[in-house]
Amino acid sequence: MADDGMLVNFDIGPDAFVGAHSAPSFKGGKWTDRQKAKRLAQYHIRKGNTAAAAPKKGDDGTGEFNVARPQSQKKDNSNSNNSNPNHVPFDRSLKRKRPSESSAAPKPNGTGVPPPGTKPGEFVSSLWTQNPASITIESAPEPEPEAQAPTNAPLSDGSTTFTTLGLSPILANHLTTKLTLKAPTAIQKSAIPELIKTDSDAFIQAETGSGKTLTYLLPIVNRIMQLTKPRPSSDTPSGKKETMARHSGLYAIILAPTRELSRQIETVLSTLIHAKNGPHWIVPGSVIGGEKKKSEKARLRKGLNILVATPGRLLDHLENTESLDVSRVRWVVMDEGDRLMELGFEETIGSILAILEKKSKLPNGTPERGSGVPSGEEVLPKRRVTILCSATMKTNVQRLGDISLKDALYIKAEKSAEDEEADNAGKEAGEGKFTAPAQLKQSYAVVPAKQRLVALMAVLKRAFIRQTATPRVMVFFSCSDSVDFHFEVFSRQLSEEAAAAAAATNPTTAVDSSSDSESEAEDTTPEDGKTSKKKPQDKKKKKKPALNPATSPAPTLHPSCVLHKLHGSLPQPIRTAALHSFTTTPHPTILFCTDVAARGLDLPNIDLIIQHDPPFSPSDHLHRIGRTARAGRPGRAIIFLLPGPEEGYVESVLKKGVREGQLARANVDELFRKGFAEGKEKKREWEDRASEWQLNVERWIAEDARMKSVAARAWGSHIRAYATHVGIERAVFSVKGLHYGHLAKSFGLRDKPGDIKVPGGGGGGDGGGRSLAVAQKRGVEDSDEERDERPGNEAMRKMRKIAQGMLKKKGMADEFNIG
Ligand SMILES: Nc1ncnc2c1ncn2[C@@H]1O[C@H](COP(=O)(O)OP(=O)(O)OP(=O)(O)O)[C@@H](O)[C@H]1O
Repeated sequence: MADDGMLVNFDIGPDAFVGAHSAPSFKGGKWTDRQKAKRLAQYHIRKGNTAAAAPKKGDDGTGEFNVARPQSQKKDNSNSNNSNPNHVPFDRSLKRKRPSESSAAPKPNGTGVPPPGTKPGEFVSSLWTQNPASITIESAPEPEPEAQAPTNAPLSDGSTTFTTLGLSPILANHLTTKLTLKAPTAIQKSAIPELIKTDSDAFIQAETGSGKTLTYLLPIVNRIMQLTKPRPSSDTPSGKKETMARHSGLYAIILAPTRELSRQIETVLSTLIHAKNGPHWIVPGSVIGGEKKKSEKARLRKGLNILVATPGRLLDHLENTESLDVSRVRWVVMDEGDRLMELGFEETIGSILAILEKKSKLPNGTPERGSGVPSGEEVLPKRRVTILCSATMKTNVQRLGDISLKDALYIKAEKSAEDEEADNAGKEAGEGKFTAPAQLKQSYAVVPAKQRLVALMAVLKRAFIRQTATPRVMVFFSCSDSVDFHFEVFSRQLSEEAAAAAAATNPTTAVDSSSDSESEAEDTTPEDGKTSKKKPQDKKKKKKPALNPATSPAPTLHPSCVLHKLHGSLPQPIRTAALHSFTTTPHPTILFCTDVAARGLDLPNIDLIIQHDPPFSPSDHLHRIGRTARAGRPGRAIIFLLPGPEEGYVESVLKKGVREGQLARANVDELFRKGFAEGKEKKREWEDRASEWQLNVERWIAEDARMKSVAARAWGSHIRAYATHVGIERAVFSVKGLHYGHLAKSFGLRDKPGDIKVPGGGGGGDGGGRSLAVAQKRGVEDSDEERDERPGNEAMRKMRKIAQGMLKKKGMADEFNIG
């Protein structure tokens, strides 16, 4: 892999080229490269060509020695008055210059022009040169994607109401008045009447953001709330007449793949139950891990009527908690079916269903007295109904359907002919039918590896310029280390902006931006997954020379932007707090996250989704972008692709399942111009501004050992995560095609941190550990504790411990830390 001027850090000792017939000694870098360089030097010494023995830029094709060797110095060497023809006087110019030693600005990458803002002696790879060209033709700037009629919005025909679907007036009234939902969505129209009327299993498939949660919850609540008759004493364990209450029975279990989604479902459920004159006696609850099992057991003992659970935790309680009585369960719902399967819950779900079957007291026909089914429950399904929900119809969902559904109804939203066509196109994407909501405007940008960080800054900045209300942006990364890195970079950016703004408003009492403790700026507190404002009493103003806003990083995001992060390696309380803050803050806000936030989360009013790293499957893509454009609202999504094979993703996935005009290629020049230009600039001054911003980040990282390790770790994890693209996608996302040096720049590193062991990849990959990588990748939703909680995960737990130990010994990241 060419290195394009990215230094490999050969430390050429002062006596490297001194002494006849002795090969120079090389330190650092790869052993093979050192040997190669040594052999070459020996060859030249044998030939008496000592000048050539001295490594210089581009020597031996590795390009590792990026030593700017001014002509004048070469001349001096040749004019040396030392009579020994083999003597090469030590010349420090041969050594990689230190900033203090150099007087002339460097000439990066043969362009002759150092990036603007480069300090004398700084060796910096330019953002704008040596980038691979796009392999697809960039046509004239494409128009922005067209606005299309929403496909997941509430129906506007006027004839369909919640009451006409068969829901009770109490619920219907609550939905329209309290929850301000004007009308049902298309999937609600199709599914709710069926689920109220029949006792059939059902597979519900509908676009992201189309209201699937209410689609299955409303019929369940509607039917349970009809159980209003007090139970006669003959039917109660106590032998006394009882009104319906939490201990009357567990009627429904809802399974969801993540804790966040489970909590969300429980919240929606609570809002329904608390309808005016509603079924307040119904008690919902959850068992999702992340808290002591003891408290969950206590809750189960008290009694719940509807239980939301993650599969592993539920199975655990089914096997170990005696007070959990599932004999009357009428509904089992599996939300986000495809994700449940991707996370390897097939076996767990199979065991859950088997236990439910075994413990069920439901007769196969009409409930009769003495059968264990209390009278008055005739309004409930006569058999256990299983409902499977998914936005996609992948093979694994079909498999889950096979093991869990019997004679199921396949329910989907009625669609126009055009939308049906788009759905069928989605099928070709190799993952079963899927389409994104039509009103979601999608674009892709072909961004070279070196420019990825500045491109993110440009897109974020633009997002805040365009919006009038409170913009909410989600940025998806492939791994948690990358989330952590970008969170640090942009937190610092916001701190600096706030400090510069403070300085501008009150230049005499400028705030020291270098000291977190004394800053009144937005302060990064990664512990709670978000930036936070210091309280006024924390303020300690220092008299400092005024900061000059002009010298602060040129682009600004937004003065009051709040940054959040979310990934599976964060403790649960932090995950919950970050999500809560992200969804409730009145300020413009950004969430840096992994795929842990991709599924099912209903985060209100997301304006823009940025896929900084490509998704790991077409359905991941669909779910990520599906966090915006929900329930008929508008939304935009952009994905960054590297020039080269990655551009193949446009045809193979992005163009599938989109309507005409819904996807456009973003003009990268325009993207940078809009992000970095100030006013109307005739020259490409925005390039200089972008370079300066990048340099500012690079310098900070170079000078801060902690940040350097955060960046290096993120770089390594990013590459390892990239290597987990599977099957058909590997042609498009081949780790062998990655330029590690260029990627290092996008993590603010001037040199690639070293070799990296990447399964199946270049750069010294040993081919080992792929299965672990894939397993860990596929466990993105869960933290380690969650994964370990799953029964049957002993093998995985052991494997992870062994791998962690090995990696620790090698001084590598303790795992790919994806999630
Ligand atoms: N009839 C309706 N009218 C307006 N908004 C609705 C309606 N039904 C549901 N919603 C809202 O739509 C949003 C998305 O709902 P929900 O989370 O159930 O979607 P989903 O189909 O499950 O999406 P995903 O596949 O991404 O999980 C929620 O904010 C919900 O309150």
